[in-house]
Amino acid sequence: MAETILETIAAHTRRRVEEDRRRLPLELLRDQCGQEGQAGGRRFLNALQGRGLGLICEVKKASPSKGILSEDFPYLDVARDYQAAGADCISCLTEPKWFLGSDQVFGDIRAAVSIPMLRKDFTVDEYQIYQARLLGAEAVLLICALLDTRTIARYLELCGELGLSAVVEAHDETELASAVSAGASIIGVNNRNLKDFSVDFATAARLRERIPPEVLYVAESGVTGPADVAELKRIGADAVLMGEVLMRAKDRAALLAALREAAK
Ligand SMILES: O=P(O)(O)OC[C@@H](O)[C@@H](O)c1c[nH]c2ccccc12
Repeated sequence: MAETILETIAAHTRRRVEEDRRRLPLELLRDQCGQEGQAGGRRFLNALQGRGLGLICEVKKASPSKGILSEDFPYLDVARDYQAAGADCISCLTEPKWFLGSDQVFGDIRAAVSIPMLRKDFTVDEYQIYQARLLGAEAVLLICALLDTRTIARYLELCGELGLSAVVEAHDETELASAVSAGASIIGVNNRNLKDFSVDFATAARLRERIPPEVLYVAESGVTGPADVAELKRIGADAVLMGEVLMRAKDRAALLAALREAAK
């Protein structure tokens, strides 16, 4: 069978991590993490709890499904607008080849805003969790389709040790069961199928009832405006993660205000 885009990105990411590791071995990266001050702990989770519907706004220049989303990519303005408009958290893509992200962009934004940040990358190695910690992230992404249950559990433990939250992403019943049994406290259901890019809110609705009440439920992808936010709230999401609609917006402030209103 043809390799899916997700597998292609994962394979490329493994090579990227190997290069990073050659430049900075894990032991040294670990030492550097050890010298960091107090980590975010539950800041990411706390920011999304008890808020009605939490808003996670994403900074991304491009995506494999849509190509370039923002030609000039004024990422610092974007991130500052998110914070000013009352976003609860920021997600920032760091994958360089398909999303045109970078650790540099992440770091610049980290220095410019105070709200919790998710380092959005394709986690295939614990090395990336230490990297996220060093970048000042409060959270990482763990995609179930790329990791078995034991690995997810192990990474969650490491996140706990480093003071990071993790959004564990599932797309169907099997992946969701894996996220739950690994002990995830934040589960994201991606409305976009990363295997063929199709978007369907029915996924978020269908999987809702299988998510334990104590787990924070994030509906991800495919939001086109306030009506979608209201719909995901009705479905029972605790937070939404959206990117493209914001990156393309002509009047970001106005759109964010409308989205915030719909999330109340
Ligand atoms: O731009 P959108 O459709 O609003 O989606 C944002 C976010 O959910 C999406 O970027 C995403 C969700 N899960 C991912 C995993 C990897 C890369 C990207 C993603």
